[in-house]
Amino acid sequence: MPRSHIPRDGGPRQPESSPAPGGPGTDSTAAPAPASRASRPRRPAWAAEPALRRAAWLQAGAALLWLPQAWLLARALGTLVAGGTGVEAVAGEAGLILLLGLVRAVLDIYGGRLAFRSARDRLGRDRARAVAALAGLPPLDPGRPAAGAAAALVTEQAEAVLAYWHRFRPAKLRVVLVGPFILLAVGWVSWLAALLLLLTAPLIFLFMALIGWRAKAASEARLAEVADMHGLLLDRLRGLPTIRALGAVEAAALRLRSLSDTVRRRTMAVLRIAFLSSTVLELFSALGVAMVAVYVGFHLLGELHFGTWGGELGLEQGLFILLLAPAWFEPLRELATLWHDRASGEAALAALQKLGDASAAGSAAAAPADEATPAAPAGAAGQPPALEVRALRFAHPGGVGSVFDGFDLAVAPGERVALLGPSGSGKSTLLALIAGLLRPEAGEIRIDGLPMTPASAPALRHHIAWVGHRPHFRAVSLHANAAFGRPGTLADAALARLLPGVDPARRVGEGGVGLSGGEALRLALARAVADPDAGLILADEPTAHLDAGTADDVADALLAAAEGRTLLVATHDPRLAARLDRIVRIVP
Ligand SMILES: Nc1ncnc2c1ncn2[C@@H]1O[C@H](COP(=O)(O)OP(=O)(O)OP(=O)(O)O)[C@@H](O)[C@H]1O
Repeated sequence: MPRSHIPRDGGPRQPESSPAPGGPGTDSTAAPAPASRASRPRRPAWAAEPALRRAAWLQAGAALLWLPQAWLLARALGTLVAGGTGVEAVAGEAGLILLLGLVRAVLDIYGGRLAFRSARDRLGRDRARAVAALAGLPPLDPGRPAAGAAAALVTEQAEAVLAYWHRFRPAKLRVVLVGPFILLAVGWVSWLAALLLLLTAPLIFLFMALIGWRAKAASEARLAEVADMHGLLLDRLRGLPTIRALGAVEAAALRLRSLSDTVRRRTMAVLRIAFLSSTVLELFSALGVAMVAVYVGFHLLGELHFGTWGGELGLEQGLFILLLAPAWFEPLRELATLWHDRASGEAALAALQKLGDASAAGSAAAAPADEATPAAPAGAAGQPPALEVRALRFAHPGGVGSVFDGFDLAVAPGERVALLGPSGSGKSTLLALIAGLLRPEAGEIRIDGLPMTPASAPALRHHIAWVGHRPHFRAVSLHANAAFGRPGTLADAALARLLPGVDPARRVGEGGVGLSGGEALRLALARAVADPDAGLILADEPTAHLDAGTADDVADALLAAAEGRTLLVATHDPRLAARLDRIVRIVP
């Protein structure tokens, strides 16, 4: 086996060195493109979603049709009461009322459906953006959002945005659009009735603003509390064996119980505010309608003679005002019942956008939309790619100094290279940089001639397989874990070769429970082999924590998996390194 020692100077650490301009230590340049995207003024989803706007206009149009309907109804009732000329006398009005009702129903239903569909689409895109940004975060980033909190936000809490968009915003437009028309129509008949309606509105808005402000704060506090609870739950579940071993099960359960109690109290606070806002509105709207009804009633009885434009109110006009008065308060009441949707929706939306922005800004690999992706990915047609690292400089954000400063490495297609070096010298960091999971401050990484950039990383990563010493597996069969959604025949062949004699249908526990260390590594290698596009295998200490015999087995499997592929292995295992084509020493 040819073997060459090429001591490479990974560059001395520079504890005193300040981050270079453009280095990860500076906010503006750690991930320039996503950061600039994040700093762009965000248009509200409302403005960005024409379908949502259209839907709200349709629903507002439907609400406006109540005006002619009310007028026709008042006229028909007036005719019936005054003339007694039979039902035929109001047949025209009745037909028009029915027709308008039909149009109104169609507009309302269609608008409602459109609003729901577009809100769901929009939320789907926002969720996908947050998840993509999260997925783009390097696994080595200590600032990754807590998994439980992120999962709670993306799945459960984000649902609050849906109600906010498809119900609250259309209701708000109805208030803004339909209200003035009702006021004009009532004012045209009686200025006093319009004034009564108008005077009650500011009180309603004032209370809504006060309550909404409290509701938003309460919703945000609840969201934070729910996120904490999910994070804690996930953490305790992961650490269950340790908790058991330390006899701390009771303490962990108590902590969870007290957190869930806090969440319950916060939820009740949000609900209390929601009920309070509805009650306040009901009270004011009932008072407003009652005042108008009293005025109209006394006017019709001849007790009051003012408040109109000269003449007396007739039955038709009185009825018209009485039919419109509740319609003036109706959108306001609806808005109030949805007020807590707005509060929780805005809180969830802000958290979702923050998650997407923060993750995108922190992500070295997040591809900015405006950067071109490479036309042809490396390693096409099953050829192992070449790897070139030139003048690499990198320091972990918040790290003590540079891990690499002027590091070079060239790996030929199909070559199998071991990275040897003491702990902390930067082997795992180098693999992460090559995989595009971290972004170098300076220098270049090329895979089959194509530079690894935030834009090209997702495409290039299709041609890279990563095997860590603690691979993650899902609670499905060995076969499903190896296939990972790819054609099953490749996984079958890979399993037969790397885990001979083991039933591919055997079920794996969550996180790989039920597999020995060696089996887990061989399964991870089978997963790499089952990916026909993965021409470059990056293995991070595949034989760590294994006994000598198992480590040899894994090394056999690794070499088998690397046939016809380029292999880069970070290892402390000299026996494994000796079996590869070349050793590169990383000097701290
Ligand atoms: N996310 C991080 N933030 C800050 N510093 C980090 C981070 N990850 C690693 N480092 C530091 O970078 C240096 C290189 O770490 P790395 O894990 O790449 O070394 P390694 O050679 O793979 O070590 P080992 O052989 O022990 O796995 C270490 O000093 C480590 O403390």
